[in-house]
Amino acid sequence: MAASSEPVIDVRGVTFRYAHRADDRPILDDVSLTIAEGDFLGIIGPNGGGKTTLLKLMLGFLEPDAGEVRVFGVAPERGRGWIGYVPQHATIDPAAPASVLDVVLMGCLGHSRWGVWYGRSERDRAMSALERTGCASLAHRPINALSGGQKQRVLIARALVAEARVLLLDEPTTGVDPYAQQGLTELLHELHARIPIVMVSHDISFVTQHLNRVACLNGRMSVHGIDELSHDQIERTYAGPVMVLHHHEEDCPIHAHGHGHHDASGGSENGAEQD
Ligand SMILES: Nc1ncnc2c1ncn2[C@@H]1O[C@H](COP(=O)(O)OP(=O)(O)OP(=O)(O)O)[C@@H](O)[C@H]1O
Repeated sequence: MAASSEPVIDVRGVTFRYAHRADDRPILDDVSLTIAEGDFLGIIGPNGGGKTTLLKLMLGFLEPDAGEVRVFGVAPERGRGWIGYVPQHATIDPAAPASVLDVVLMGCLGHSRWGVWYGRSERDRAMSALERTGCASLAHRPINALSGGQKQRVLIARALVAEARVLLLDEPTTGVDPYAQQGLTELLHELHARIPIVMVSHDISFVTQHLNRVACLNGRMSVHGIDELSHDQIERTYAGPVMVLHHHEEDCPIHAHGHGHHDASGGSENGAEQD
């Protein structure tokens, strides 16, 4: 295991473009961000601002054109086993006959001594991840019988099961009803006591109330302590037609870079998707 003095995740001067896009502006332009132990960091910005792309670079699913990403001091391909990832719009095939426990066990793939077979220790770990997320009593229910909030907890358990040392969550509260969102908020708080969390979010009340740092990303990035952002300022950025951040405007890419406009619920795109 890497030395604990290493940053959890270090993104240094990363520039990234998707190949074959008509618009060859970088999606990420010289982006730097260091995640440390104890962090509960939100990544905010308009749609198409590059938030998911940044998470994929941290996971080593994409490679930077310039700059470097390190995960606990090593390349993301080697370090991604320490990352628990809950992707945006994670879906479970509605026809899948899987139980909740089966879904969590999938998080052991690549970590199990038995390849795709799970032994007693994997089952124990899966049950303990379900306990941590308050879902142990659901272990044998069909996954598709669960509510959106319960499914999201199960996906967090799946991210934790392989003994993750950092949690990356992409819009975890999207599509979850307000009551369940509150439960998820409490869960993330509890988890944060033991594991650093990086969370892409449009949930401004969550960002202002619970996170300790906020990274504003719109092609370029600036990082702010939560005390530097007033609720009014963030509301103006995301909630209304006047979407302005008042924190160090000259340093903030949401003002300076000119990628699109800024809207918590929709926002703009940098360009067309060309997968
Ligand atoms: N595989 C891909 N190929 C080409 N372009 C892509 C690909 N994936 C994303 N993009 C484009 O890159 C830009 C950034 O996308 P990304 O998903 O990182 O943004 P985001 O900030 O996460 O947006 P959202 O808030 O909508 O999830 C967008 O313009 C998107 O269309």
